[in-house]
Amino acid sequence: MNIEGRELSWIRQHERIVDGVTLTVGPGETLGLIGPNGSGKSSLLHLLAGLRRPSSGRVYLDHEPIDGFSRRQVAQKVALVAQHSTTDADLRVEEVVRLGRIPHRGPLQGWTQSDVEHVEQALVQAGLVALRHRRWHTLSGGERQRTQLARAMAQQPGVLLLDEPTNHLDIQHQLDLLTRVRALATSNIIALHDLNLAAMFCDRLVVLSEGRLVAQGAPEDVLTPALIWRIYGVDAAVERSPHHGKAQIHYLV
Ligand SMILES: Nc1ncnc2c1ncn2[C@@H]1O[C@H](COP(=O)(O)OP(=O)(O)OP(=O)(O)O)[C@@H](O)[C@H]1O
Repeated sequence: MNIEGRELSWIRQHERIVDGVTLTVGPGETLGLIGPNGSGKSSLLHLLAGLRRPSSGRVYLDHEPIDGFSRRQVAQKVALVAQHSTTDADLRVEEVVRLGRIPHRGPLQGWTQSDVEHVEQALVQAGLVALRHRRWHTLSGGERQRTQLARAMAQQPGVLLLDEPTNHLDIQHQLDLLTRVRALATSNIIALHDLNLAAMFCDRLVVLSEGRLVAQGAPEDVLTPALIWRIYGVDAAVERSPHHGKAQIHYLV
């Protein structure tokens, strides 16, 4: 599924938090959203997920305006794993993952074989089979993060939006999660702070600064020392890694 944001703006208290952003992502593609704290990444993801209404501009799913779909239809197509996703009830891991099936079930429809299979697959994909009976409040930060990812995968979306999904994860799980996401056939947009991970796992990057899109393109074209200085005020050297061939950033402090 293709997702497109066209000239998206979101104004709060007279401030343009997202300012005229246009972007598009196609199936199997992974777009990295980078930018300093407060540059509008989460706000943009919420607009793209249809959870906030843009002040101007529009979101399109497969070229159809998102406002033409019901909430349920949008939830069948787009999954967002927000930065501080949580759950109120003290559910078990597999119960949280089952919540991902809600958009696909009618009000009177029972639990189908297809629902069971998608939940099982999501538990396996997120490496949570051994934790399936654990209660939410007993999970570590990283285990909660993976549970939320599994919930989103069980939702079988065409578009997967992830807000800093590698927070709380150890390095093995960071690499594992991004490898799994990249392998999906979904259109993926991932807000990331780690520029080296962004370079390794994203096909394209979009850079936000003060709500505006200030650069976009292939990681090796976007992640230049000049851009890193301009956006973050940090001195950096960038080279192509002799090991994996992607851009690698060295911070010079
Ligand atoms: N509901 C709101 N009302 C007013 N201001 C808001 C609201 N939501 C976000 N903001 C402000 O908008 C700006 C962008 O926030 P946002 O969370 O989108 O940035 P971000 O790039 O995801 O930041 P971070 O990297 O710190 O997670 C911030 O200054 C934030 O305080």
